[in-house]
This record gives sequence, structure tokens and C-alpha cells, in this order.
Amino acid sequence: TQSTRPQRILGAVQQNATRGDPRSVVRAIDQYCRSQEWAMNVGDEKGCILDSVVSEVNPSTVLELGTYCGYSTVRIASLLPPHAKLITLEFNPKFAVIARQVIAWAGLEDKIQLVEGSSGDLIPKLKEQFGVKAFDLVFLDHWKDRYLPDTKLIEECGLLRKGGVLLADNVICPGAPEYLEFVRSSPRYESQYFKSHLEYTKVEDGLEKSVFLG
Ligand SMILES: Oc1cc(-c2ccc(F)cc2)cc2cncnc12
Ligand SMILES: [Mg+2]
Repeated sequence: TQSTRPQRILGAVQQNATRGDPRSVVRAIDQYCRSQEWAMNVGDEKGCILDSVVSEVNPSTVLELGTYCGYSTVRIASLLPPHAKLITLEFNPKFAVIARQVIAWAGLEDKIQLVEGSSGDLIPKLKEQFGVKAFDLVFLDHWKDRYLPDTKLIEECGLLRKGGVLLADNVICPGAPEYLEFVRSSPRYESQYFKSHLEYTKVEDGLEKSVFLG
């Protein structure tokens, strides 16, 4: 029976990455998606920008919206300090089952909690169910029309600490115009655009970093 793209990505990890070596997992996925078939990982070019923001924020708690195969999940978690935690939300169970295996291969199960469900349903439950106080960093990489409503939900639930950072993928391609307009015009955010390219292509895309001023 026909395999799926996420299954083939997992296969590339199991064949080419070293168990317990997160950076080799990231490298294996990038090599596969650059040479064999495109996939919607944040990729190595935008991934370097992601790395620099993660290193600068040095977060204790991270929220990722949109796990897919776990590429950015592993990339972020590999840079976190020892007791830091990352919660990642994934709506698609087929993606979640692959991401769990990619995360396990990287040996990052202790740092990462993957929760299946819709961000709109799960965000209001994060405090009570997962004992989260507030996030230092939120990586938005899910459905683009959820960026703005979920940001408002995160604010309403008091889940973003003062000085906390929102980092949004794909603000140009596929694009999140309402989100961009909001964070760039709101007095409660200090926003900065990092111009880059859509993963594995020459098409323009970028990341928007927005610091929450409280
Ligand atoms: O990084 C991404 C890229 C694309 C995408 C798909 C098709 C296309 F033509 C261009 C871009 C879709 C995404 C959905 N969720 C999260 N990240 C994504
Ligand atoms: Mg993306």
C-alpha cells in the first residue's frame, strides 16, 4: 500500500539520522526534502532564523502551534536549556503519530509534550491541564487563518509573559495578512520581519517576530 509523505520523512530520519542526535534528525529531513520531495517543514534557511530567536529568548516554556512531522519541534527543543519544556499542538492525528516517532528518534521525549487537537480548543486548557504559567516563546506554524484568533486567545488566557515572543512562519507564503496587520499596528507588540524564502525554494517568505509588551 502507498506510503504517505510523513511516513517517507520518518523513513529518511530512521535511515540517515543517529538516534539521540537531534541535529542529525534536522539534517536528514532537510536533505530528504531538498533532494527527494518538498514538505512543509520550516526548513534550513528559515530554521537558522528560528535558531537565533530561540537562542536569544532562551525560553523555559515554548508553545508550538502546528507540529507536522516534528522538524521545528526537534529543532527548537535541541536548543533549550535542561529543564525547559516545549508543548506542541497538532490537529492531524496522522501527522502526530509520525511526529512522536521523529521526536523519539531525536531522544527529546522528556522536553516535548505533543498534544493532539485543535489549537482553539486546547489553548484555553493549557494552564489547568498542563500546569503552564506563561510561555516565553510561541512558534505559530499552523493554519494561517488561525494565527490571529489564536494569538488573541493566548492573550486572553494570560499565557504570554511580558517580553514573551511570538514567532510566526509563512507570513508571506501562504501568508497571514490579518495577523501581520494586527501585530504591526498594535501598541502591545514590537514587531520585526525576517525576510527569507519558502522552505527548499526561491519563493519569498519570512518570519515575523513580535515581542509582547504587556
Ligand atoms: O511552511 C508552510 C508552507 C506551506 C505551503 C504549502 C503550499 C505552498 F504552495 C506554499 C506553502 C503550508 C504550510 C502550512 N502549515 C504550516 N507551514 C506551512
Ligand atoms: Mg510553515
